[in-house]
Amino acid sequence: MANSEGSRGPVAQVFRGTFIHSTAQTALQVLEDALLGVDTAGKIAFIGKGETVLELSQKFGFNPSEVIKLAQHEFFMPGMIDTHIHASQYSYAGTALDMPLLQWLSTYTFPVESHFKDLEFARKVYTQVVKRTLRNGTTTACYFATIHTDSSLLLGQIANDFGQRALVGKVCMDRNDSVEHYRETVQESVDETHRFIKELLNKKYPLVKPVVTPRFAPSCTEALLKQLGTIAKNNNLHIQSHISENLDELKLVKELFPDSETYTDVYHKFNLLTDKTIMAHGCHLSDKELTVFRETGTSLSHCPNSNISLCSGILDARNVLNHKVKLGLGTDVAGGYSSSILDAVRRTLDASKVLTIQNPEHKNLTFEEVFRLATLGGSQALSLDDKIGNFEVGKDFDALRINVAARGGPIDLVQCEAPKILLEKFLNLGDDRNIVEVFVAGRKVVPCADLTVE
Ligand SMILES: Nc1nc2[nH]cnc2c(=O)[nH]1
Ligand SMILES: [Zn+2]
Repeated sequence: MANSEGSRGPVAQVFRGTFIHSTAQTALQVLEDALLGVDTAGKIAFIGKGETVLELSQKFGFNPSEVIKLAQHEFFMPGMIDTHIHASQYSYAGTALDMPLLQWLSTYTFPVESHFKDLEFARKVYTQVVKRTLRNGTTTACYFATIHTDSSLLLGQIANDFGQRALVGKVCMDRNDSVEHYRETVQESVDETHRFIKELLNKKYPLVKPVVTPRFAPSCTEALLKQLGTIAKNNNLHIQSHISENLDELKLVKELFPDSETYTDVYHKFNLLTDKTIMAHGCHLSDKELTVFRETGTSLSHCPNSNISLCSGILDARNVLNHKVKLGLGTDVAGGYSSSILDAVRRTLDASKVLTIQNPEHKNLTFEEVFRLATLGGSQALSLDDKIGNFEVGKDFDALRINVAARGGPIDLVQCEAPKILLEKFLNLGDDRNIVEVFVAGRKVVPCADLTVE
């Protein structure tokens, strides 16, 4: 069990019960009858054994009678991390999955995204997506907005107001022949990216930060990619984009960037691959390209619902892990139809098992490994693992209180089960009815008075 050093402020909340999380060494660590204290800054002040409650209460100055005890069938797990989601595509999630990527973008995505010039439309959709993802247990989301700076800023404000941790990207694209009114000039894109970064940082939201967001290579000229690499470097910012999702896209990149040897080279050339870069998909990356990911510290967001829904490909997540590339899970709404990372967990397991069906030598991922991808892996992919991802003293308390036997919920238990079985059941069978409370940086954001999706 972790030790109890590192408290910063007075202890504000103490919980007693089962805590399940991942560490670098083990995909699944179960802490039974543990005591976890959260300080007034929302950080984990101590983790100890339940039986030492009196000792800990004296050391950390809390009243043992105020300890919140988890019921049977309950446990805490780290908040889930969505490393890739298009907030601006939420309105049509669950529809429009009848075309491959490039046609899907022109037919459905670009026309819808162009509506986000309208701030009232943006407010409605962005409020819905933030509320829904929090309800689904996404404590951190890495969002794509649209090319519109003011509505992208509004997404940041809404995430802040509802208490979600978020990286928010104003999308950059100066190339779009299919829907010509949905694109910028290089200068507009650069100027508006500067304005977006400045205005979002000026808000001083504690949990919401900007991310430099070239949509993907086919939507950007070399001139734009170059400037975005420089902006990210000068401001030490995160970068997000898409890579190697579908074979037609790969062909297009070869045509548009004939001087680059690979898709990865296009981004690498413009300093867009850093240890704060998150690239979505990567289904068709070569081992050589994965090595560049590893060397630059670039991470991958695995979005299996989207990859299957748009018939893009199947990422070999085992191979990515073998290359020691940081890997998290993403919903990729609305290419992926579900806004729940629990769904991403299940699709990840399915995709990995499909690879085993095709090749019995393939070693598919275990549910414990996928649990790690949804939590600690996501935090590493976003380079936020110094703050979140598991229950370590000094990290922020981003956590889900799970009741596997929640009344009216989807899971029937016949008998008392071990914590590992409870987690497995929740991951495979559970839904938001089992997520009885959600905490971000110690603040309870679910249930919340205003958390009914309109
Ligand atoms: N899935 C997906 N891939 C993309 N590549 C470029 N834009 C997008 C997008 O919006 N969704
Ligand atoms: Zn995407």
